[in-house]
Amino acid sequence: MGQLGSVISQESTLRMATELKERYKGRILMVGVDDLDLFKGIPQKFSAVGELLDRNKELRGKVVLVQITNPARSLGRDVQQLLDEANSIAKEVNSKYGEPGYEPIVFMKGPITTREKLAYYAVAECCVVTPVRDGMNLVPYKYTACRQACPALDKALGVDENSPPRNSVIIVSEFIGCSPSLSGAIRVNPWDITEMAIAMCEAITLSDTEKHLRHEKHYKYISSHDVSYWARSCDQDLVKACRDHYHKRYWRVGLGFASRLVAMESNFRKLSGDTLNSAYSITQSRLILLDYDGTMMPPTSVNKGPSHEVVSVLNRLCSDPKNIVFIVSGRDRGTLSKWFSSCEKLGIAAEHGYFIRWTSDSPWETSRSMDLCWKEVVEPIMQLYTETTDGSCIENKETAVVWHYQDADPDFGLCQAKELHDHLENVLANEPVVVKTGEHIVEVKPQGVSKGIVVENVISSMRRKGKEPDFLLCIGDDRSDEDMFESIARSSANPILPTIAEIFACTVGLKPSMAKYYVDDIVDVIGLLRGVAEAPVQLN
Ligand SMILES: O=P(O)(O)OC[C@H]1O[C@H](O[C@H]2O[C@H](CO)[C@@H](O)[C@H](O)[C@H]2O)[C@H](O)[C@@H](O)[C@@H]1O
Repeated sequence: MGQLGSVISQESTLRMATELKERYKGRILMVGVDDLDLFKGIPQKFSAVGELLDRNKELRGKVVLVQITNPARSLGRDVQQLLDEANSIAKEVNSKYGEPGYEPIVFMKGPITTREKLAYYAVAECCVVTPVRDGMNLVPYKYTACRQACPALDKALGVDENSPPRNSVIIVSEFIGCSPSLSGAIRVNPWDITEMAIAMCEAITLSDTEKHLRHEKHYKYISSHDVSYWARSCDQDLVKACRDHYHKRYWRVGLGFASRLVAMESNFRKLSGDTLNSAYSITQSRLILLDYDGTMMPPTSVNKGPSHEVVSVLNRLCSDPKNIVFIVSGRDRGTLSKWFSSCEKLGIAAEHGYFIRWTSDSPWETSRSMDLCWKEVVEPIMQLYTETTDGSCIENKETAVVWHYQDADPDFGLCQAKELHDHLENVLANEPVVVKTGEHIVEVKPQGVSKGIVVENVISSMRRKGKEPDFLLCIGDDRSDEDMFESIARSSANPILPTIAEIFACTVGLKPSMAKYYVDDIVDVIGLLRGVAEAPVQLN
């Protein structure tokens, strides 16, 4: 930023910018700066300019796209073909809509000095960055910095308090790294020429206030996330990763590209049937809390309901009067009560514990009634992401709304989920809700509702009934289950609360977790449960 600022205020840059302003007087200047390679989407960008002028007669003679290209890094046949294609589209558009002294597309092949590029950024009203695939791409950041108020430049360009400030508008491809950080940009799919033409028209016709708000938003982000910010956060991550590393154990998890090394607490270990059985057999008041999806039912299962084996093992556990067994799930109460209708003594905590029922014939207890007006804000936003993410859908529960992307393209689905998560957090900042990410879902649910609270409430209720638990088994696989593990860890570290003698908090799958134990998969979970359900009963 500092370097850009100093180059832009130098006399020669100011001269270039003034000269460009004069050259494009009365025109609306859009700029693009790309390497000359296949991924930058230059032919698509040129076609979009053609369509823009096709659809909007009033913009003919006014709009100019200056496309600067850095020299190609290689000289393969593909680069030549790209160049031929881009030249031919530019020629066609220019001959159709150009006139003496006016070319809608100015195709400048580099090398072009940094100073000259900055001068173009400084005078262009819009920057079009539309690769079909790219890494980070810093062009929008540089453009924003060059459009920020700068006394020397503003003076040279004749911008004063009586004229609108030099704002910036960015059209950005959804397929590039910087896209999620540019929340004020107009996002496009560069393969969709019409969408790009419409975006160009929108960018040009935005009101000055709107342009200003978008520019300010970007500038604030760029100036606070500078090189030292990135360096500091990398440093913090390294410090965090190294903290206590002598006391941690390192595991390689995942395969191929998904393979990574993760650090786990040294006492994190696999839960064995022997350990569990011996604790189970000597205890008198047991609490068993089980997540459903990913714990009792594989995520890949087509039939999402519980298998006969699951129902049978749960019934067996419930039939022991020393046991209280709960399914603690994010799913809705209607589905869970239908699926477990044959498990009369099974407790169900649905929608992350907003609804709790101790047995099939006891009433549903609910958390305090909540205002759900925020759903009206959430639904249209999720709808937007559903329309642009093939395979995704919305689930509207009684107290929560969920965006599902299990059937979408995995990479794109994940990208969209991250963006949706941030989008919702911003919009809902003042609402009594939390936005959570789970297994292929982004969920908005009321604040103060979590599986961790279920653990606290069920244990306190058992205590009130004089059934102080002496054995606690809690198994789950997902982020929402970490709330249960956290609550268990917190209460067992609290000296005021009575101690539960045997605690087994267990995650499914080897991964960093607040749980002390792990098992590999659902087969292990069912095996452990079957093991304790069939364990010989010790007579007191
Ligand atoms: O707390 P859980 O029992 O783990 O339930 C969490 C969510 O389960 C459901 O979503 C899951 O199943 C979907 C298919 O039926 C799948 O698309 C998604 O990826 C899974 O997370 C349920 O639909 C959600 O409401 C629950 O929050």
